[in-house]
Amino acid sequence: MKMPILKCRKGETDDEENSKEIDREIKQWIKSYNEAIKLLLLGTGESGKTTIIKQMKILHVQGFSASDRAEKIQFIRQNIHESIYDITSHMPALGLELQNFSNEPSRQYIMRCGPQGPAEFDEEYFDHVLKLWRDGGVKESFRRNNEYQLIDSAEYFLDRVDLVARPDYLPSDADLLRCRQKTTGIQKIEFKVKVPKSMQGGVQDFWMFDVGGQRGERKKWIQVFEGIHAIWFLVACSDFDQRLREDLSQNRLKEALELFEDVWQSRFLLEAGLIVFLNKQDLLENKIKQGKSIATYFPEYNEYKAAGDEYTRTRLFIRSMFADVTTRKRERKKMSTSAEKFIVLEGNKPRECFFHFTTATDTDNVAAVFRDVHQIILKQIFSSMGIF
Ligand SMILES: Nc1nc2c(ncn2[C@@H]2O[C@H](COP(=O)(O)OP(=O)(O)OP(=O)(O)O)[C@@H](O)[C@H]2O)c(=O)[nH]1
Ligand SMILES: [Mg+2]
Repeated sequence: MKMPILKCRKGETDDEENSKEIDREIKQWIKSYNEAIKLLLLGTGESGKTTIIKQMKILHVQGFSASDRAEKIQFIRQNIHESIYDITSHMPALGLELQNFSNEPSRQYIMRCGPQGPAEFDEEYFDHVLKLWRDGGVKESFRRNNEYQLIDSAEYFLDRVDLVARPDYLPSDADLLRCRQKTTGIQKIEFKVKVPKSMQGGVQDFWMFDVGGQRGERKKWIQVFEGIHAIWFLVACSDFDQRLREDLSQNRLKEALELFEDVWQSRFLLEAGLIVFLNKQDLLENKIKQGKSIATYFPEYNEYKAAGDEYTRTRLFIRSMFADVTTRKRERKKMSTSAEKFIVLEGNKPRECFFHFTTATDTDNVAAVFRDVHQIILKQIFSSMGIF
């Protein structure tokens, strides 16, 4: 990326005219800056990258059209089937039985559909799903879903079977945000965002790239590393008690830590800003409320000292594990900003990593985080021009 060189730095002189001139130049730069700010979403599978892309569509593009929504009905119904099929088919391995034996024909019906689903999502099909979802044995299997693989939106959609079954069903934004489709390949979304007045105003183009996070997809990532201004690294914090879909011997949160270390150390990404989204805070909080402890999987937690309730301490502990990756064998300085900021000195070159706690399915939360992150990215670009 070529940056225009400004004649002098803001703040070097009190001369009002000169200062106005600089302001004009910055505004001009924003206007004439025809290269978009390029953001790349990285993270393991199911960490929430595509959900962030959907939020950008809602917040900065026109949102979803009726035809976009209609297109997703089949995927949402497929999510329902995948959920009920996985929950029910794992019951024997978990030593669980149906609580109500009269639901046995429904279990057999769903098993006969196979993982691919029914030929038709008709009334009969949804009746069987509803009967099973109300069964205590099925609920117990759902409660133990960290012992097998289940999509995160299972409960959300199974609680809405009545609605999704209706012939006139059209998904809401919340439904679209919950719909799970694995990403393969690389996708790009372009949008414009107003630059805050405090940052000289104007409009800025953004390009955001989404990639698949599962192991088999990661070899494609390098294709989009060139010219990236900032990486948003997504972590599913609720993953702490789950195993990786691609490798059942690996803990999902450990996989995220190892992947983050690779990204942080990648020589191709040294110039890019790094922002970590500690995502799925809602699911993390639920798990802690259910009495699950991260200490079972990360015994270091027992020695971790922080104030607050169990959920607060858990999320701070997760953040500390990621922050440690950025500070290992390096100097660390903690700043008190709204986003926790760690400046790392590598040789003479400061490298920054910002951390945000997020719930990617919550549009208000993503909007607030985006505002913060937008400022961080602009400041980084302006500071590389010697303005801030
Ligand atoms: N409850 C909750 N669900 C989330 C959150 N973030 C993402 N999800 C859900 O988690 C699932 C996976 O999210 P995706 O955005 O598809 O994950 P991804 O990182 O794009 O996954 P890959 O494409 O496989 O790399 C989806 O069903 C989302 O709705 C969150 O913060 N809270
Ligand atoms: Mg995706």
